[in-house]
Parts: sequence; C-alpha cells; structure tokens
Amino acid sequence: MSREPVDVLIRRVDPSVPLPAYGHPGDAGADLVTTEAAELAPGERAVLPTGVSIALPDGYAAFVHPRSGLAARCGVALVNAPGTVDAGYRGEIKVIVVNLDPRESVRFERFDRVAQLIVQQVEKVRFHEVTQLPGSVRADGGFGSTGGHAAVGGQSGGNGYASVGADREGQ
Ligand SMILES: O=c1ccn([C@H]2C[C@H](O)[C@@H](COP(=O)(O)OP(=O)(O)OP(=O)(O)O)O2)c(=O)[nH]1
Ligand SMILES: [Mg+2]
Repeated sequence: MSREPVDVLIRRVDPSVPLPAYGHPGDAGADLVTTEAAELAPGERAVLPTGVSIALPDGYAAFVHPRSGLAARCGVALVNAPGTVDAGYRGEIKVIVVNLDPRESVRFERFDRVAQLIVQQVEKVRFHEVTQLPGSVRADGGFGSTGGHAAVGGQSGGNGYASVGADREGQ
C-alpha cells in the first residue's frame, strides 16, 4: 500500500515556471527545470536557477540529483551531486551543472529539465565523543580495500588490463 505524500510548500520565484513534477507514478524524483538558458563549453560549469523555493517540514531534506538521460547523452553531471537542500532553506533552489563531454558544448533552453529533486526524511544525530570506538569487521579498511579498482591512465593494478569493477584480486 502506498503512503500518503508529504505536503511541501512551494513558491514560484519565476511566475511562469512549471512546478517540479514526477514523470511517472512511483518515481523518486520530481524534475526541476532551469529558468535560464545556458550554453556550456566542454568542462564548463554553471549555477542554474530553478525558479522555485520550498519549505520542507522539519526532519526532511531534499536532494538535487542528476538526470541519467542528460548524463548518458550529453555528459552533463552535477558538480555536488547530490546537492542538499536543508529544511530551513528558503532561497531559490539552484542546480550546479558541469559539462563533462570532452568535445561537445551543451545548450539548455529556458524550462529544460536539468535535475530531479528527491525529498527524504533525515535523521539528526547527537555526537558522543569517545577515545576508542567499538570494533567492527571492516575496521579502518576503505578506499578500495575490497579490490576491484578502476584503471587509471589505461593501467590497471598490474595485470595490464583496463577494467572497471572487476575484482582482479579475487581471481
Ligand atoms: O545543489 C544545491 C545545493 C544547495 N542548495 C542550497 C540549499 C541548501 O540548503 C543551501 C546550502 O547548501 P550546502 O550546505 O550544500 O552549501 P554550503 O556551501 O555548505 O553553504 P552554507 O554555508 O550556506 O551551508 O544551498 C541548492 O539550492 N542546490
Ligand atoms: Mg552547508
């Protein structure tokens, strides 16, 4: 059974902007548009206005996520993905896009969909300082400790194959 949607107040900063909308029932993200046209050269980034500001209930945050179609077709990423919109933020939501394509410029027209907003409940924690943390199986292993590193500069970790995600150390 699906839960009732959470009510979120929204204000149009740009009076003619379409409100964020879910593409399909069950989608996690509501699409955000840019209210400004922009052209990004390869490697260029821009902070694009979305024309809306929101008031989230306490205990919620909204996250500005990339759109996979823009990423796959045009190499467009969000520099800070996912961007965090705090419950207390009343300013205009902005999207920090970057064109990662090495050759092609990318052009956004006014009201093109540039990102998607995912609203989530977030925990607030209280930090308790200690001198020693409880043990765990992972301990301080991280940053590739389980193997399967991507190749850098065409070189892999010693066997000469460029690979992403294959666990060579397990073979
Ligand atoms: O992609 C984003 C990320 C952030 N924000 C807005 C909402 C958020 O509440 C505020 C601050 O974001 P963040 O905390 O990530 O930035 P900061 O550099 O830490 O700024 P601040 O010192 O204002 O917290 O900026 C956006 O509109 N889009
Ligand atoms: Mg901050």
